[in-house]
Amino acid sequence: MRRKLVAGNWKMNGTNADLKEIEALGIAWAAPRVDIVVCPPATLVSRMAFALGGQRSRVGGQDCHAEASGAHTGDISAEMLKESGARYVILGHSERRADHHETDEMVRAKTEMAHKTGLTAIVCLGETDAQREAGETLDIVAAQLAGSLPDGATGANTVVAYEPIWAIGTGKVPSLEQIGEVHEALRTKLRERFGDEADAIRLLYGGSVKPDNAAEIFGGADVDGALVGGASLKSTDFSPIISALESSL
Ligand SMILES: O=C(CO)COP(=O)(O)O
Repeated sequence: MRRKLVAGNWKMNGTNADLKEIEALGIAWAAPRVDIVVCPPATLVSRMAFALGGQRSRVGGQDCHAEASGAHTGDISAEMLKESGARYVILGHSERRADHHETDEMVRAKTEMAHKTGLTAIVCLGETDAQREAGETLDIVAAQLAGSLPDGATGANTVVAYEPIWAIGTGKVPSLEQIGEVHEALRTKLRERFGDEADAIRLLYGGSVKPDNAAEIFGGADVDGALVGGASLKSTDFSPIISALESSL
């Protein structure tokens, strides 16, 4: 049985003062039946892990380099994240694919490094508006999945997040049928490649998940949770999303 997971992606938001949002999650943060992860900017990973004490598995980074160390100014290694207390890392987010020209091949190399380091990779993929309009969604996400995941992906080291680009930060959300169709296609591809282990890999939905639509999304077929952007920044928004996931069990 896959454990449900809700992950918050703070993107380039958050300073020390915002750690109070994590403390304010209080009871929701203690949700015993679902996994909760927050991925703050790299500058806050260590402080957030410290603030959470023994609950370190609940912090993640937003990117890591494919190499262990070296002359890569401005980059951060998987080991650095891990040492700072992170146990997860988001890889291949569409904003990095767009802003930093990350290809599937680069995402796969980063994911391999995350695995080698012992981090669970949250690998993101999703189509653009134009690709959906052109009826290419399933082909696009299948190609991204094949290209971005290295061999050896397991339920313990990999989470896949389906994030349609047109739904990110727009308030637009695909229908449950549209999410279900993509998740089903992804699950089939995972089974073809990883056999029984595929059933342990969690599939998250991401893109404009809010307190008022979370319960409906979590009721969708093969939705193991969500990757939440804007609504993960405030405890008053994130907390009801966590509760909605718990209530879906
Ligand atoms: O990109 C996202 C999470 O990684 C989704 O962002 P929003 O929830 O702000 O749409």
